[in-house]
Amino acid sequence: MKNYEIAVIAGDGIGKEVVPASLKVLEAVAEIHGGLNFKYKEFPWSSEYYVEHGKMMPDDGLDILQNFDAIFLGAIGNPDLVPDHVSLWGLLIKIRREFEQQINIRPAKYFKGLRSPLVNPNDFDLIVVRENSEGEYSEVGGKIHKGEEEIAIQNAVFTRKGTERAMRYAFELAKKRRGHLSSATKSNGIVHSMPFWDSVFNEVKKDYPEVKTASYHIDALSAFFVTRPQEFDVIVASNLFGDILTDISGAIMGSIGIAPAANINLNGKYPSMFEPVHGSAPDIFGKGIANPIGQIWTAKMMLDHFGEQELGQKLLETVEEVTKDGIKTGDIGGSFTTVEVADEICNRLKKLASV
Ligand SMILES: NC(=O)C1=CN([C@@H]2O[C@H](COP(=O)(O)OP(=O)(O)OC[C@H]3O[C@@H](n4cnc5c(N)ncnc54)[C@H](O)[C@@H]3O)[C@@H](O)[C@H]2O)C=CC1
Ligand SMILES: CC(=O)C(=O)O
Ligand SMILES: [K+]
Ligand SMILES: [Mn+2]
Repeated sequence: MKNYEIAVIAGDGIGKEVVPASLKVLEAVAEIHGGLNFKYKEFPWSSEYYVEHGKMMPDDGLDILQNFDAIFLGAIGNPDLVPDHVSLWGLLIKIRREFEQQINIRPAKYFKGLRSPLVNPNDFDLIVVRENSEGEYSEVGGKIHKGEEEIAIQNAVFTRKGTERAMRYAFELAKKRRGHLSSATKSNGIVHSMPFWDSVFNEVKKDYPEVKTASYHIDALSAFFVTRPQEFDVIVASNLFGDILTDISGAIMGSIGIAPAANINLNGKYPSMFEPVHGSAPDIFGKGIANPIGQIWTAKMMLDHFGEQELGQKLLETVEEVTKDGIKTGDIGGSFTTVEVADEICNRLKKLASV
């Protein structure tokens, strides 16, 4: 029996709906495997926790999480209770940074049974490798003066190590896929960090002559994600550019509600964290209509991370079949609830187990 201990942080908003639904699916997956055992420990860390305790997680929160094999997270953010930069930096981004989860992988593909807003979705299949530890998301900067003289300064941080690490990961991934890597830049407008990004890309690519490369300014690239996504294989992007691109790649699949993400710790010192691309969606929270597929596909990425690729593939195929058969939530044109979709996926998985 292979045992995995998973820290579960549902977080805020629809995180509290899609996480429990997805845990049921993980249980069904363990059942069809037979030799897998997941042990979950749930943590109530969230904006509500902040209101009660004045912090997003206890002071020893990271020490507690460190011993788990993975972290399974829903979403963080309830701006009515806690400003977003406080809640995200106090939990989500804190874990990403302190646990050296330097890469955020976010796949998107034409998904069976989904109504992509594209006229010709043309079977696109891409992965964005987002630098996850630095870049535009930094605490370097500050505010001075008041009133009309008020100034806010925000510095982006691009280290050679961090930039090269993201790029090498993306090149290795491209080698295993269709051998094409695109870099997201903006060196025409951002005069220090982005020319640096380009020069590191040009250096690193010499080590990967078998990978075809291209570089696009982020504004044009965002448009190409909409007009011709089928031309992309792997895309490497800075923290902010990767964040924005992956809301687009979610949208062209049919809904951000199905888009998955994996925050990967590459050095094995800390657990990796699996969460959907989407946030806490306060506009639909409480209605039971959130799409659980992003969270379930994230569970598939966790299975891949544990070396259970075959099982992960079976899970994703089952999700696609259920979608194709019309058992889907409102955001993708169905009328089923979060729980109904997850239950149908569980039932089909259990049927697989019994044959
Ligand atoms: N990784 C995280 O935990 C993230 C947290 N956030 C936080 O989430 C809160 C809301 O942020 P927004 O900008 O509104 O982004 P969002 O991703 O929560 O929602 C954007 C839109 O997509 C819809 N949507 C998202 N997930 C869905 C799902 N599973 N099923 C159906 N529809 C879905 C929402 O209803 C909304 O209309 C904020 O507090 C924000 O800071 C935002 C993005 C990521
Ligand atoms: C914070 C956010 O939007 C993300 O990590 O995708
Ligand atoms: K999330
Ligand atoms: Mn985002």
